[in-house]
Amino acid sequence: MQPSQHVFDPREGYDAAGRMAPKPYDALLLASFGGPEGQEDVIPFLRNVTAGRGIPDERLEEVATHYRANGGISPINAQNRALKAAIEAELAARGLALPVYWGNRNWAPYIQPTLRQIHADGHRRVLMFSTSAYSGYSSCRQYREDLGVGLRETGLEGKLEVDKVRQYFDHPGFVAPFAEGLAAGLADVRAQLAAAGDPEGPIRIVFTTHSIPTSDAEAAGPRALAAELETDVYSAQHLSVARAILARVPEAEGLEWSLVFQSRSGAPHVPWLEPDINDALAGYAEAGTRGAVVVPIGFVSDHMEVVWDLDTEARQTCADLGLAFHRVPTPGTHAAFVRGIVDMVCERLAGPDGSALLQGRATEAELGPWFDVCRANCCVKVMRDGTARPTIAAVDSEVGVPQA
Ligand SMILES: CC1=C(CCC(=O)O)c2cc3nc(cc4[nH]c(cc5[nH]c(cc1n2)c(C)c5CCC(=O)O)c(CCC(=O)O)c4C)C(CCC(=O)O)=C3C
Ligand SMILES: [Fe+2]
Repeated sequence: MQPSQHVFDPREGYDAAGRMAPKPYDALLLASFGGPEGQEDVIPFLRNVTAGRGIPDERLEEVATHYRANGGISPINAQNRALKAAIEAELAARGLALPVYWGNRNWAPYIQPTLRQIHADGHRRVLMFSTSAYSGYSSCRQYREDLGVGLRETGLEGKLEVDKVRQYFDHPGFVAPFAEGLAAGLADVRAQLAAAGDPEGPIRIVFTTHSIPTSDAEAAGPRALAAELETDVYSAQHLSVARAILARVPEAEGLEWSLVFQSRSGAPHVPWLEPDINDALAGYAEAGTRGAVVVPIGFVSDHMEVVWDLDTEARQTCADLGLAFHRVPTPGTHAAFVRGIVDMVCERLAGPDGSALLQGRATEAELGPWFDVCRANCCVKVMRDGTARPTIAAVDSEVGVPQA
């Protein structure tokens, strides 16, 4: 069941387990989604996000109101500035002189000018860390493609090497903050129920992530692994994280739990992963649940999909259903997460003797540790115009064309 059992055809630069040889990287790129920073940014940002992907106008208008209600500002950029500063501090504390750059897929600072800056500053070997922990088109391949396209469009292809840190859903630095939050959340919901005169009321743990089209879920990860699992790789990774979190929290023992999906968009006739969190909450209430601890395992920071879709909408759903509600924080700049990020950088960074600064690969969920390079067609999505985009960190990096 371990992904490493799905052997890579070894080529130069990586081994049969998909691990890249350590390299003397000279810059770290924090790659993220980006978000608007004022009312006038909202629509241009949404057009960037949805370019060519057929999100209905009504959905864009609806999503715009989430940003409008917050002054047109997404929390995500401030969170990435804070994460960048925290990573810099952790690198400095370990005596590592690795400059950190920040580039987004959908808003300034964009990836392409950041790549130009990295090159102009004299760096040649970049390791990318993205704020997206799982496999899938939106979570992994789209970042790899935006880097592939970015290198091509800036003319830096062949001049700047960009590799990526493995997907890290399974890393203890990602799991630990959720476990801490779940323990606190259970105590809070128990206290809310006690205050309402229902101290023994049943509590459900609701792990939530971003819904994606079922076709994206089915294309996530290596095909050989997908064929062995009872569900798609995207869902299986989330279920493995949920189990790893539960294993850390003794207070959760015996409680009911489930994985649900949120923030669906796209045309109504296209199937996306279900159940939606709000529908699921209604079902739990009907079956006798009195309180919900919502654990947003799909997300790295408390950005708009968390503060709107959970703290506003799901909270209201619970209020309407008479359920006590608690939303667990995302990793954000939790010290364990920041240390984990720098540990994963050190797994890849060659020291003076050529070996990695950190030996071994921490993992505490089934399916981990993930690969440094992806197979051809991993998480692939065929574009509406039939074109393929160049990628980085993959067996098909150089060609950029899906192989059969
Ligand atoms: C898996 C996944 C993650 C989690 C992994 C990760 O974190 O990367 C994620 C994160 C995020 N998604 C975000 C925002 C949006 N996602 C959209 C649309 C979509 N997301 C998708 C998937 C994901 N998205 C998909 C399959 C679509 C539709 C098709 C498309 O267009 O690709 C749209 C368009 C309007 C709408 O349909 O909602 C917006 C505005 C923000 C920024 C929040 C902020 O500003 O604070 C963040 C972090
Ligand atoms: Fe999204």
